[in-house]
Amino acid sequence: MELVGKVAIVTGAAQGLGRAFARAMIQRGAKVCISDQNVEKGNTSCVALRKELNTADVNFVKCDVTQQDDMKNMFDDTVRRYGGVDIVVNNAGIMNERTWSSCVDINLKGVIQGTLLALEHLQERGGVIINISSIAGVVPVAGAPVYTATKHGVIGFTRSCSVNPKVKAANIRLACLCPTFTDTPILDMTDDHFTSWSSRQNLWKDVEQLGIMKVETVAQGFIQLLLDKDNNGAIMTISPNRGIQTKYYPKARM
Ligand SMILES: NC(=O)c1ccc[n+]([C@@H]2O[C@H](COP(=O)([O-])OP(=O)(O)OC[C@H]3O[C@@H](n4cnc5c(N)ncnc54)[C@H](O)[C@@H]3O)[C@@H](O)[C@H]2O)c1
Ligand SMILES: CCCCC[C@H](O)CC\C=C/C=C/C=C/[C@@H](O)[C@@H](O)CCCC(=O)O
Repeated sequence: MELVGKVAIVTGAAQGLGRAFARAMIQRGAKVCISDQNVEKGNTSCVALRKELNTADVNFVKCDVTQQDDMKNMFDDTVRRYGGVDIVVNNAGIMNERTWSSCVDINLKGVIQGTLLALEHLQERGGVIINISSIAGVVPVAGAPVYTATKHGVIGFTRSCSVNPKVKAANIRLACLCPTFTDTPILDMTDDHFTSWSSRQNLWKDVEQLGIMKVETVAQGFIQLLLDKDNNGAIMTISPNRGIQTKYYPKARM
């Protein structure tokens, strides 16, 4: 897939991985809507990206992924501004075992809602949906069971959509990105983010064992996943130990 002139939406892109994904796509010629619930950080990042990359092809739209009206508006605004949508990156996510219900609302329900709207918008012209899971989407994590459940859910949902014949016929591709720990503000956890059935200390043991990657490393894998036109249903893991790996798990017969 060539990115020049393509139109992308990234949720949760005011900072961290979402902003890095947006930046990598703009650098390759895409027009990008960055959205986030945090208006101040979103606007600041948008101005910074315009300046750094010397482009007008990035804009910010306020969108809380738990709010259906915000999500619809994000798509409608992008269509009005750029004429359509080609790429949707459902990236917004949090780690909070204490407020676990909002963790499910944002990490899983937000991705489902974003994907369903994306499928509607892409069904005439085709396109790509990348859903951001985590290595916690493929391994059990004692320190963060709710976060882990949401990331497993993202993979199950994305792979199920990818084997739908209607999706294939519409020339839509779906894939998941599963990084290990990466240097973003999500790692600034305190004990308040945990319960007696989860543990910052346990999670931090995993961090110490695996190390912390740079956002640029993950953005490199993201671009690889986006450009590979034959990877519908793929799960890409990225870790310091094993680097970038694309995996295909067994498919159901349809
Ligand atoms: N950093 C890591 O170690 C790591 C590893 C694997 C996967 N991930 C996943 O990558 C994604 C991005 O995480 P990050 O590390 O950049 O985190 P981050 O905290 O730096 O950024 C997350 C962004 O999501 C936004 N957000 C939170 N709730 C939202 C909502 N309701 N609606 C819209 N936006 C919302 C935040 O404002 C923030 O800008 C998440 O899904 C996360 O689970 C992160
Ligand atoms: C506060 C953290 C929020 C972000 C967390 C990220 O999503 C990172 C993933 C979380 C947990 C990771 C668990 C690691 C488990 C390891 O024991 C190991 O099994 C993983 C091996 C991966 C590899 O080497 O490829």
